[in-house]
Amino acid sequence: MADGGDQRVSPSCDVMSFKYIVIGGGIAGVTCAETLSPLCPTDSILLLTASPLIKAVTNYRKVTRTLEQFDVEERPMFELGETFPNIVVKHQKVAELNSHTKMFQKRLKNASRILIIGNGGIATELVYEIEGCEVIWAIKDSSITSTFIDPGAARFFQPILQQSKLPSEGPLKRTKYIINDDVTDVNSFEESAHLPDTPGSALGPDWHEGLSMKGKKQVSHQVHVVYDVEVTCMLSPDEVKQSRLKTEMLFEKEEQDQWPVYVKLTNNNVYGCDFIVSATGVVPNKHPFVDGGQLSTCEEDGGINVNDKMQTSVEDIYAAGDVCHANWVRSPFWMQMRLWSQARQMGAHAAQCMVADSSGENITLDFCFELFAHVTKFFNYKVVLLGRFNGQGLGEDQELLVRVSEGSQNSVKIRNNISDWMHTNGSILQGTWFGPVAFIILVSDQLPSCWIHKFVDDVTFSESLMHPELRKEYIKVILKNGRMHGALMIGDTDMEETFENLILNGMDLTAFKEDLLNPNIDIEDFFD
Ligand SMILES: NC(=O)c1ccc[n+]([C@@H]2O[C@H](COP(=O)([O-])OP(=O)(O)OC[C@H]3O[C@@H](n4cnc5c(N)ncnc54)[C@H](O)[C@@H]3O)[C@@H](O)[C@H]2O)c1
Repeated sequence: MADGGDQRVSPSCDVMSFKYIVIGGGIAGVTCAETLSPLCPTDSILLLTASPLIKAVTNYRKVTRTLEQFDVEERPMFELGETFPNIVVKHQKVAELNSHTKMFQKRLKNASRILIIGNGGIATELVYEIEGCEVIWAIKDSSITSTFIDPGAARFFQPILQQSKLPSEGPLKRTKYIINDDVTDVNSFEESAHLPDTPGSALGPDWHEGLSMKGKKQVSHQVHVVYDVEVTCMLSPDEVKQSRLKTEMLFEKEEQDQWPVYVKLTNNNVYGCDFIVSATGVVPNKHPFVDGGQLSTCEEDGGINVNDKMQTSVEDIYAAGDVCHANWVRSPFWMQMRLWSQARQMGAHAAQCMVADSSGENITLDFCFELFAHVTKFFNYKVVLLGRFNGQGLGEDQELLVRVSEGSQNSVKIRNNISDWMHTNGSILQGTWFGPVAFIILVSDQLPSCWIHKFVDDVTFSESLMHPELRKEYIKVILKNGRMHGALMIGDTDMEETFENLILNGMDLTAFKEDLLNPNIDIEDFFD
């Protein structure tokens, strides 16, 4: 039996005694096992995982017919067997789960400048979360977060990159388990080139919650984006000296003249930093399955081909989640993205198909695959993606309608007492600071949109600033031949259900185009 494993499983555990074997303790695998369990209560299920912690979906809620939101908890694997008696969990080796995030935290604490490569979900979240450290964000594209949002939406977020972070909304809801506290501090260039490459499942939503993302400087955000570049090579301080390469300065007067590591980018600029974060996507661990050559894979993305019943090309083998390629005739409004929402949906659908198959029933593709739907948070804004939200695959003759609303958010700094800014909507905060307690009252919500400075006395708020550039919402819909094919919503727009219906029912919107995003029309009532 492997360390920390389930006492009921012996090392020689006979896998043939299980009706179903699920490989992978990520969202797809765990959802599959959990869905199987009540569907076939008398059958035994074996879940094989590479780490002693598994990812469990909790607080699942449907936002609309296709949009779903949930949390992901990392749980000791034995807990699954306690809740689902017919599931046995086994792991092959003790993986140092969380070692990467722990290593990251530890190194960030002593860092004053880091370089982040990648322009997707993880990079975006890191750039927003990190404080107390300069961030050089090197991206391949000409706008930020391009995996998810268009250049217009990127401009909407742009001012936030330099602003102080909003205070977090509350205490952490979930427990994070740390297996191994003994993380070696890796500080040199040579050592950092050999960071452990532990296999594990993809991160879940809010993976960064509860982690301290603070560097050693007394600054909030200091992000410097370098567009349209890739990394040419990494260099040690000696290599930079010998090659006499000129390094880029971010400020007129640099605090440090030598960095532990340097990066040369394709625009020939060389940047020094404390360390580099590569957030360039997930590589599914499919090799154990495809190396024998029996399973058919997709040339384009390398995933294992599955049909609409999640069956691979080999009988009785199903695949779900990041590892698979959805090789079925797809709805015009659905596309595959390797996201936890799709991992959950595929894991659940695979379980239903496996049970239906074994009892000779026919099962159709789940409704969730009719429409691509993902809800997430970037820069502390709710972001909803529906259908072909960036016009993917729609060709030239697509039409975009965009609405951007200005916000009027104030930020108030409490002088000398707390360094963080406090934020409020559309009102001046005024209050007095008595020891550890701040008494705050809202004095006005009828303010002109301009910069406001307020000075009361030594113990009251000294400064109040408007952020005229801070925006409230960004809405984009994509029409083709008068019909809606996709939508992107940033902020609390409350449009998701209406747009979901409009996409799915294929209504001709030509006559309503002008009013579709008119803020004075309640579009929900209109289409009801
Ligand atoms: N809020 C969310 O929905 C969210 C947040 C975080 C992560 N995730 C998911 O978790 C997984 C991992 O996230 P991720 O950010 O690592 O992946 P990602 O797929 O979101 O982004 C990868 C990024 O790396 C870039 N890239 C790839 N190769 C590169 C190279 N050689 N040089 C420079 N850039 C390169 C890509 O252009 C892309 O911008 C993804 O499936 C992601 O969708 C989702």
